[in-house]
Amino acid sequence: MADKKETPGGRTPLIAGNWKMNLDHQRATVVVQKLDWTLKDKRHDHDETEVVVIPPFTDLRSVQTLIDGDRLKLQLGAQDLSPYDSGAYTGDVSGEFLAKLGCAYVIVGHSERRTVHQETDEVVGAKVKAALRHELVPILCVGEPLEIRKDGGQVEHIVAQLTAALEGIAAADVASIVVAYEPIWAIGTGEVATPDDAQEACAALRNTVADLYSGDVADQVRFLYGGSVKSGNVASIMARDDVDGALVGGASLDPGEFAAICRFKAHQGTITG
Ligand SMILES: O=C[C@H](O)COP(=O)(O)O
Repeated sequence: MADKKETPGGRTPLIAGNWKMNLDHQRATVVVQKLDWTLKDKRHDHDETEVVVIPPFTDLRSVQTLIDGDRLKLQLGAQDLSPYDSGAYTGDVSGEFLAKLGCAYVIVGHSERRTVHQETDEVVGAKVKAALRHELVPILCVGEPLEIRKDGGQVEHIVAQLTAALEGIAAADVASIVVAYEPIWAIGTGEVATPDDAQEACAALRNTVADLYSGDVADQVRFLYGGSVKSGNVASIMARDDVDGALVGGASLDPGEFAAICRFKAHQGTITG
């Protein structure tokens, strides 16, 4: 099996834990400490597989203090940001503020934002640009609902979402972004996509970037799979050529389980499919 670092873009695998609206700032520090201890105990190499924790906004300061104070190698991310940089936008949080809090990543266009908060492709595109303005790496989410999957329209749907979000973004910026394929029917349902489903989607998305941008940009972009990822299924999904990581929801709330997901390479010798 090819080491992901040997891919043409030299892409480092990325495992990101999106806590969604779970764990307050007091519980956050306990979970992050346990995660760090577990990874250290397993001698996890953060240069080999990057690990990102993405807590709610109100936890960021506490987690940042822990990461900085104890020099943890975990990366910090936020779950959303404002398309605007400052001003009269009640309830919004600026990319500048997130960068100052030590965030390296920010999720943009999660399906829960698109559906619950009616975020359009236009808003998602503006948020990608806002993230890039503040040197945050956007984790841009795309994914189809069940009815589109049943009709076989999943690739067309996610390619359209990606194309819309990348409009007006320069090649140099695109190379640094992360795209997460999250089929909506697999989120929080326990119904994980097959490795073939994940590969089909990530390959189609990479081909879309290759069509839009010349050179080796498409080889540099990292594509994640998200949707009911667990320690028992991550290795077979990560084994596919165009899948560079995972965006984990529910399973990231348990530091032992999330650490086991981050250690997917340890399971790859035992997978069959
Ligand atoms: O952002 C994470 C995804 O929505 C996946 O959530 P899940 O692992 O709970 O299915």
